Amino acid sequence: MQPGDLLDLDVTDVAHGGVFVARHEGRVVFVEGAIPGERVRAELTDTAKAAFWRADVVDVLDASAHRRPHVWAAADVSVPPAERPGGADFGHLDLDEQRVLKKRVLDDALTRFGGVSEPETTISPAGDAGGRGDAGDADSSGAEASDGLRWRTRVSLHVDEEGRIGPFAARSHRVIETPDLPLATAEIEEVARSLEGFAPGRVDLVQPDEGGVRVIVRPEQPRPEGSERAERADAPRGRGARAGRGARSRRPAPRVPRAPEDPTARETVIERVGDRRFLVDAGGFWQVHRLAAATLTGAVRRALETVGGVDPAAQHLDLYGGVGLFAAAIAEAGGAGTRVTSVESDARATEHAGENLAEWVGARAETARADRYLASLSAQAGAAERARLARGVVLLDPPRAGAGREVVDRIAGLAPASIVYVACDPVALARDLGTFRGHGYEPLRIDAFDLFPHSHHVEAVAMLARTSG
Ligand SMILES: C[S@@+](CC[C@H](N)C(=O)[O-])C[C@H]1O[C@@H](n2cnc3c(N)ncnc32)[C@H](O)[C@@H]1O
Repeated sequence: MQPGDLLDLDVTDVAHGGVFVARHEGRVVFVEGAIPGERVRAELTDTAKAAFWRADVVDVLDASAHRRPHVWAAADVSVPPAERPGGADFGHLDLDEQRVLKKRVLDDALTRFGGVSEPETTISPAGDAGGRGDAGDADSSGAEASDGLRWRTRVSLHVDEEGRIGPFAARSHRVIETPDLPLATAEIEEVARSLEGFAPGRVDLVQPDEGGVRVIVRPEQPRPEGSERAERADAPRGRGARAGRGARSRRPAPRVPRAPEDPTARETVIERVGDRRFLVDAGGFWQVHRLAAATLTGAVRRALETVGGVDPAAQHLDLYGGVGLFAAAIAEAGGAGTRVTSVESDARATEHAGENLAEWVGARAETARADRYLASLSAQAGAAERARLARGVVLLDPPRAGAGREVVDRIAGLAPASIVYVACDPVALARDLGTFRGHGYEPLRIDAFDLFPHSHHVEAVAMLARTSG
């Protein structure tokens, strides 16, 4: 069989990454746009691997009770798969079931990759800090919308060679022009509608808490003359795009000057969490859901309460700290003299973290890669500092790939009393948790939050404490 062929499939489960599991003659087929329990007609999109194929639903033969008209009409099953915008791969499911499936993926990952035999996890919408129905720390703009829409304060659109502007299709670099962006705030959607006349590349729309929507233009960087374009905007990747893979020249490309950065990316904007204001670059990292920073701050606070709070005499770390969001939560819990160091690889973010944490004399912000910082801390800390670290909290919030064994080993080597892991990828969290468990740390609570409604993404906050070792 080959891409384009149709199969009728019984869908049995959900898998990590927003795909659903079916089998054809024993071979796993990962299907997009399905629901467990359904019988669907699916078009094969990738048959290159022996272990599994990929397919998209084109017709629902026996629908689940959880199926809804897609929240984004442009992504509905009635639209040809290659024309559907990506980013809302759960938009055909009712919200409650989305959360059931996200929790299932998390629990499964914790069991399979983390060795946690019976994970006790919760999942809650944004605006709930504790995962057990308790009111969160969401600001006055309130709780999650009941339809799970209009939450994105950051959106990346793409511009192709013909000047079309829109999101990419799922698993593709094909730009889809769409009249609406239902996951984005209404203000971002309105600005998006007015965009035109951009060169090929990316346009980021950012709506901070204060001020209007910022438009950050990130044109494609110029390529050396005569070099093959590494990623042609009109050449879909993923979907049936096998030809030419590996055929690119490995000659080092001659240097060409980079296009200057849009100064808007470096404009300092204000984000608020409750009464606290955070400075952040418009183009820098900040949580995407309008309630995410408040929800996660509340969750971190609850996690800290689980272990009796923050010892004000100890030394605490906020690794992958961004502009100091969680260092502030630790310092608030510990009080005026709390010693907390935020460690972040981006120098601009660290600068902002320094200012955002200025009211705590014991708070510091360091520009460093987490692995290098931990290596030098391990080598240089004296007995008194080691003792303070052993009574402290290490919070880590790594990018999607997770922290990895080296960083986890180094953290465990400091023997902190407790560890708070904020994760945006269940499998990466589970792997790192498995490593922490090997060092004698066990999860006391794992609270997941649906900070990305209508997509498969889920955020989780795990509180670990040393139980042995
Ligand atoms: C998921 S964000 C979390 C930021 C912050 N905790 C927040 O919630 O606002 C991950 C952060 O890690 C930073 N980062 C990526 N790789 C890193 C590394 N190896 N060492 C330190 N920081 C890193 C990124 O620049 C980014 O700010």
